[in-house]
Amino acid sequence: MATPHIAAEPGDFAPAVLMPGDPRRAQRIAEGLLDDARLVTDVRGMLGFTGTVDGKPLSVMGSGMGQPSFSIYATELFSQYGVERIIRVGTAGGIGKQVHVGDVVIATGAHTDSAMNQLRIPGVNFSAVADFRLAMAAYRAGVEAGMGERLHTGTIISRDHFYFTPEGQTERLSAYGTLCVEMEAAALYGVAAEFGKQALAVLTISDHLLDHSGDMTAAERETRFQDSLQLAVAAALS
Ligand SMILES: O=P(O)(O)O[C@H]1O[C@H](CO)[C@@H](O)[C@H]1O
Ligand SMILES: O=c1cc[nH]c(=O)[nH]1
Repeated sequence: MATPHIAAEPGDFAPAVLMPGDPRRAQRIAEGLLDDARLVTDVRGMLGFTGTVDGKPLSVMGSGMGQPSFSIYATELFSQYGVERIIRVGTAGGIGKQVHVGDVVIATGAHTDSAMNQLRIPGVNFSAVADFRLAMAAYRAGVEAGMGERLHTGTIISRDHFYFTPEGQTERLSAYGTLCVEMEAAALYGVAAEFGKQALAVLTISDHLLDHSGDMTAAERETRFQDSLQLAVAAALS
């Protein structure tokens, strides 16, 4: 069996899938985390792996950047491969004053400027929210790891543009308690609601939009996500 974007057989994916944006990050996570990791799909270079952690099955697959790309893979995984929960592990730009580079954000809800969720229920502003049980499991893992003030929970924004931002929007979102900006979580939460599945995004702050002095380099963005990965794994296997 194959879908238009995934060349895997039934049973190739675990019930829980970690999804970073970058397929090379998926490979690094699989190599560092999974026992007996095997490649299960590589269509368009979007690598997906399945193995085990402490004897429990777990998959890792890239999502690409942006809500359309994420929606395609999440839809195919939920609807065709028996996947029950997807945890996005990604980078995000801080916009909350209390959020610093290297911190971890558990996204309990995601605002968005995308039209994708607007189309779901005409006339309704869809609430893109995480699965509460996954969020709790990730939060508990962060507390147990002693993350203290480096751990945040709350709303984020999933934007379509990386480079274009309406003037004043970031400051206004920050004033409304929004913690950070990334490009996929709202779509993930929408697709999970569509299929009655579980979803969560656990994000590493790679830069701060209101203070660029401590931003990570491109190389650091790809390697400094161990804390968020630990929380995501705890949620995935909870
Ligand atoms: O690090 P990832 O998971 O790719 O996430 C963030 O990085 C990309 C932009 O550079 C977007 O995908 C954004 O959501
Ligand atoms: O989407 C993103 C991800 C990381 N940093 C940003 O500023 N935006």
